[in-house]
Amino acid sequence: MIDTQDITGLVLAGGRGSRMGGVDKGLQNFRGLPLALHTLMRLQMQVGHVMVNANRNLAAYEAFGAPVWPDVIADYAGPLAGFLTGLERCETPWMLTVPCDTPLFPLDLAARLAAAADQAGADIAMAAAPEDDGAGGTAVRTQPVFCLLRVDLLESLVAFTQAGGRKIDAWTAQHQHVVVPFDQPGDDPLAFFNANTLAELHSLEGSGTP
Ligand SMILES: Nc1nc2c(ncn2[C@@H]2O[C@H](COP(=O)(O)OP(=O)(O)OP(=O)(O)O)[C@@H](O)[C@H]2O)c(=O)[nH]1
Repeated sequence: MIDTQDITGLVLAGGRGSRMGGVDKGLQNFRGLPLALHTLMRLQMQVGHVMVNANRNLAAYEAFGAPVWPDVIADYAGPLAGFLTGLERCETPWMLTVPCDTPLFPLDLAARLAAAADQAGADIAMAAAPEDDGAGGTAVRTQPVFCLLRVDLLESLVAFTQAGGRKIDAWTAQHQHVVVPFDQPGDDPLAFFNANTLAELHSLEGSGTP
């Protein structure tokens, strides 16, 4: 049984934010708080420990009160660089990654991923959520940046990234993993809506979801 207190939550705030005009996304205002702090607080309620992965404005992130780690691979290598950085620093058996730009993510994310990993005996559990399929309908798609993973996968991720691997799905496919759909009655359809632009961030800010 995975105890959620044995999970360290990692807020991924290390991106370039190019679709937001190159600003540091995690420091943009969301409902009166920096977006990454809002995310950190939502994650902190669900797990035993938290930390932040950021590559700019480190002092501003440190003011949140959690450890802050910049990427151990140079040149904005993508979210997997954040995974690698977190795994190197994590002191619990499990780590849960959450991007800083999806502020309404489920309040039961950690519990549901942990239960599914337990049940499947998996080393990795990722969320999936309904998304616009581009043809007027919706399709449930994996959201690989919402990833619960065993910390002893570090060695595997070091090898994968040293060989030039950058795609989360290509790495998780090498391990026993389970995908957990968040499309049940009562699940918020906006929960996995991420803000890539400032306009998207403002529209999320006004949504009724707490
Ligand atoms: N550590 C780290 N995280 C990254 C990197 N690139 C993206 N991320 C994170 O991965 C998540 C998804 O990022 P994207 O939306 O694809 O990238 P972004 O940099 O935030 O925004 P764009 O530049 O507009 O694509 C976010 O939480 C980012 O902070 C990176 O190079 N290093």
